[in-house]
Amino acid sequence: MDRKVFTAIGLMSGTSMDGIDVALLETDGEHITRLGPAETYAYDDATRERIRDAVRLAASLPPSFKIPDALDDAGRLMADRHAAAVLKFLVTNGIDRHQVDVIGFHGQTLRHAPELGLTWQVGDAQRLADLTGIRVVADFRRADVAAGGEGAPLAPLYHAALLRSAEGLGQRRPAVWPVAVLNLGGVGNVTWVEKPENPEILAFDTGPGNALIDDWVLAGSGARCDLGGELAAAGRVDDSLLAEWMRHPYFSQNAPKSLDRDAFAQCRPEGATLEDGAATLTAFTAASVAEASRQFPQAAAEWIVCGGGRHNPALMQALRERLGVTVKPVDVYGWRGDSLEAEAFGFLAVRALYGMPLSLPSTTRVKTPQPGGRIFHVMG
Ligand SMILES: Nc1ncnc2c1ncn2[C@@H]1O[C@H](COP(=O)(O)OP(=O)(O)OP(=O)(O)O)[C@@H](O)[C@H]1O
Ligand SMILES: CC(=O)N[C@H]1[C@@H]2OC[C@@H](O2)[C@@H](O)[C@@H]1O[C@H](C)C(=O)O
Repeated sequence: MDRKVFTAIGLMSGTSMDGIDVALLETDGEHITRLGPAETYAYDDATRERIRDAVRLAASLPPSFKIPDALDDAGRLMADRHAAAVLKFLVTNGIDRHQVDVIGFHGQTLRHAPELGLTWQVGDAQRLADLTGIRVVADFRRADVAAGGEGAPLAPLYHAALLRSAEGLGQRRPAVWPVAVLNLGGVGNVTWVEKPENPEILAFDTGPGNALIDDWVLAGSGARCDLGGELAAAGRVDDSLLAEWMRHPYFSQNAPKSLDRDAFAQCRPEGATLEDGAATLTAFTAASVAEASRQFPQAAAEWIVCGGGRHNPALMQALRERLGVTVKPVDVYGWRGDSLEAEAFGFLAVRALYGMPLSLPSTTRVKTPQPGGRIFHVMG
């Protein structure tokens, strides 16, 4: 069946809480036919603090709760910040809003506990549709969790589509397979792809990404991250602490599986110097990725890395040492490693318009391929 190609904007505000990624693409929900511009709009400190407060408040609520007013406010704040980002994006890139068919709005994850039937992304999607004048798809994870899935990760179908679409996009593709696409955001997640033309994929969250490193560095120095991996490079790994953290039950669970941002918050190198703590946490992320590779049906011949963690040379080096195969940033294939997740939610928005699945049993453990997302038409 020939489906119409839609122009979509994807919006991602990830677990690092650093800002909003905006990306435009054209797709029929199966193939990506064009990648448009992509931008990141950093949050100001006050917005970042309000998000952190909302995450803390959400974490403190009992399993069955009524959404406090403060979190309704967070939903409006997210809609306003995302609307401003979209409007700026359109102006900067000379795009008329009528050229955009749909926005995929992930929202800010406040809490993710699929075992309680809960995955919570905050963001008033109706308000975003009205402020931008563009139809919005949001609430991507809810249907999957309601159907017994993990609700995450959802980018894997996009990773597979990108590998499939490489030729049409004029991109190179890995020469050896299987390939593992690793996203190092606040949390890490991986998509194992057997071959580009083969729909068999396996996906799951690997463990910590950058969030533990960021939180440690913020508490110890006030800096937002271990820029350039310099602290980790100057520190020494505490192997016994690392071994203790690797005994966390998450690592022996079978994939697919997913994580809340703060699932490993108790893994703190208390008493260590800033450098040694950063080195140990960086090794923890790399070790958890290496552990993840044991779940693959067949070893990955190459790892390609997206997300902010690929900008950290100490982390990339630790990954190379522990994986023992080629590890490259996705950018070498012409992918945009900082906007891949935003692109993914643009892609998934189009799939939602078509009622196509957003997840599979092998990506979220859901029983059958699962459609999802909720459509918000412009009213105001
Ligand atoms: N130059 C750099 N040096 C070290 N770390 C960096 C650098 N640039 C980005 N990072 C790390 O990447 C993080 C941001 O990553 P990214 O934007 O992929 O996260 P996210 O999309 O919010 O997370 P998630 O994928 O979990 O939703 C920063 O918080 C920081 O830890
Ligand atoms: C619940 C939630 O927001 N999960 C995020 C988070 O950040 C990385 C990892 O944990 C992944 O599972 C997911 O994001 C990406 C975009 C995904 O769904 O593929």
